[in-house]
Amino acid sequence: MLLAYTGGMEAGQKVESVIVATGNAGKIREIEEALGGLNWQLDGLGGLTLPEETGATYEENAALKACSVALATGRPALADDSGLEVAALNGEPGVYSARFGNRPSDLERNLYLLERMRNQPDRRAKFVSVVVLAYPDGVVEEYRGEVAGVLLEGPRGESGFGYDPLFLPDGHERTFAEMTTEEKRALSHRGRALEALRLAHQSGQARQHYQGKAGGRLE
Ligand SMILES: O=c1[nH]cnc2c1ncn2[C@@H]1O[C@H](COP(=O)(O)OP(=O)(O)O)[C@@H](O)[C@H]1O
Ligand SMILES: [Mg+2]
Repeated sequence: MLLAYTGGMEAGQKVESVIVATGNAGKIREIEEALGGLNWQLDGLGGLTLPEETGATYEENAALKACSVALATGRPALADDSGLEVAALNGEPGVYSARFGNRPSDLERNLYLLERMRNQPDRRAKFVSVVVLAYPDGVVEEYRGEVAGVLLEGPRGESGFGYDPLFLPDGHERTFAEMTTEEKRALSHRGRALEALRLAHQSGQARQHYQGKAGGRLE
């Protein structure tokens, strides 16, 4: 996929309805709550399937998902690609977080992560989220958020999804799975990326943001 800025539809225009291009229920909930203030109508994927994540980066995968849905539906689409990067594992699982160790569920991936981290004193990790808003003409806006923390030696908490029960954000005493969605949103990688998107649109600065970042047209 080639991304190059060529102008086109203005970012920051009034977006009336946006398709949330994810099948991950945890992400949908967080996106709906984070963008509530924008007055956008957020719709689900319906029967659409997402493309395979063949990109090497979060940016590429988020753009793949958002652009394919925007092109298929003729409506703006928003996608998140995210992952957990563990220092002692040289940044694994990273972009492969959703299929870490080929384990099929959050629970099994968490157990696998704990196993890989057994007797490992360096527990540092970070979450990364890249959110892409793609318009049907191929223009995209991109927002990135990160949060640093440490991995526990066992799960704590019931809320959230994915690796939340193992992740303790720096400066806090509860895992993401022990926080309310509001608390998590204020700190989290996805919360930060979505807040940047929300502010850019609320203030009408989306176009400037877009021009300074990796926006572009799908060729
Ligand atoms: O906020 C989070 N909390 C816990 N785990 C997360 C979070 N964000 C991403 N992850 C992990 O990274 C994976 C990211 O997967 P990806 O963005 O490719 O696709 P998905 O939407 O199909 O899950 C998630 O499945 C989850 O395991
Ligand atoms: Mg992915």
